[in-house]
Amino acid sequence: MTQNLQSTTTLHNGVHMPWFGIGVFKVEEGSELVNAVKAAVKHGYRSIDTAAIYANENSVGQAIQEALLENNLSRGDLFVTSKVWNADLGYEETRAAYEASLNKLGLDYLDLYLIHWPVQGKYKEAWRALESLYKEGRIKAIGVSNFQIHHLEDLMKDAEIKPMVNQVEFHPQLTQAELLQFCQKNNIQMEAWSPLMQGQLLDHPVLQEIAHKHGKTVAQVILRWDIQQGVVTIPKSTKAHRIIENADIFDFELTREDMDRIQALNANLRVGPDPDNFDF
Ligand SMILES: NC(=O)C1=CN([C@@H]2O[C@H](COP(=O)(O)OP(=O)(O)OC[C@H]3O[C@@H](n4cnc5c(N)ncnc54)[C@H](OP(=O)(O)O)[C@@H]3O)[C@@H](O)[C@H]2O)C=CC1
Ligand SMILES: O=C1CO[C@H](CO)[C@@H](O)[C@@H]1O
Repeated sequence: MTQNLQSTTTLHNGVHMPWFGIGVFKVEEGSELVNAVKAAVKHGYRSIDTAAIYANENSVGQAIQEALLENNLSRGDLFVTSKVWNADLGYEETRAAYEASLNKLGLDYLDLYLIHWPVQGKYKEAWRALESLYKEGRIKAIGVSNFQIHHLEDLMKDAEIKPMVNQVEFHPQLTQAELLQFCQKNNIQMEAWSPLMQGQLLDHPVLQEIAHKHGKTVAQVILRWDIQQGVVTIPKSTKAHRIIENADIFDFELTREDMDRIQALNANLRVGPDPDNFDF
C-alpha cells in the first residue's frame, strides 16, 4: 500500500493528506521546536500537527518559512494542521480563533483545521464556523478530534459537510476498533495521536519481538502498524535521529500475524483524557 514518506490518503473532499507527519505537543516556542520541524521537513516529512493550545504556532510558522526556503519547497508541498481550543468554540469565536492561528503561523490558509475536543453544547456552532471557512475556500479540509461515535453521529445529524478527519488517541493499548470501523464506513479519515503512547510502549516484549524479527525498532513497528491499517500517524520527537528513525518505515511490511498480535495488545488504556469525561 503506502510507498513512501510522502504518500497520501485522499480525504472525502479529494484533498491529499500525508499518511505520516510530525506532532509538536509539549514543545515550547523556540529553537528546539524550530530545529525539530526543520529537521523533519529536511528528511522528507510534509505534514505538521499543532494546535492553538500548544502555544507554539509562532515557532511552527517560523520553521515552516525557513524549511520552505532551505529545501526549495512551496507552501503547497506542506500539509499544516491546527485545532481550535475549547474556550473558542462558538461561531464568531471559532472564526476569530482561526484567524489568530493563521496569524501566528504566518500562513494564509491551513490544510486541516480541527475541533480539538467535543465540548457538549458547543461543537455544533464551532462546526458551522469551520464549514463557513471551508466554503469560503479559507481551509482545505475540516475535521474533529477526540470525537467518539456518538459525537460524530450527533454532529452529522446537523452538519452540511461531514468531517474529513477524526484525530484520536490511538496506539496498541487503545486500538479503537469500533471507532475505526465507524470512521472507515463513513469515509472519515482516522488519525492517531500519541501513537507511541508517549514512549510508554517501547519496551513491550511482544513489540520488541516483532521489531527484532524485522530488524526495526519498536517505534517503527507501531508506526507501520498505523499506516498498514489505514490510520494517519503523527509521532512527536524533537531529536533529529528519532525524527529520521520514525519515518523509516516504508521498507518493510508487517505480516497479518504481526498485525493481529499487536491488535491483541489492546487494553483500552489511555494516556490522555477520556472524551466522554473531560473537564477543561
Ligand atoms: N488531538 C489531541 O487531543 C492530541 C493530539 N496530539 C498530537 O499527537 C502528537 C503525538 O503525540 P504525543 O502525545 O506527542 O506522543 P507520541 O506518542 O508521539 O510520543 C512522543 C514521545 O515519545 C518520544 N519518542 C518519539 N520517537 C521516539 C523513538 N523513536 N524512540 C524513543 N522515544 C521516542 C518523544 O521523545 P523525544 O521528543 O525526546 O524524542 C516523546 O517523549 C502530538 O505531538 C500532537 O501533535 C497529542 C495529544 C493529544
Ligand atoms: O492535544 C492536546 C494536548 O494538549 C491538551 C492539554 O493542554 C490536551 O488536552 C490535548 O488533547
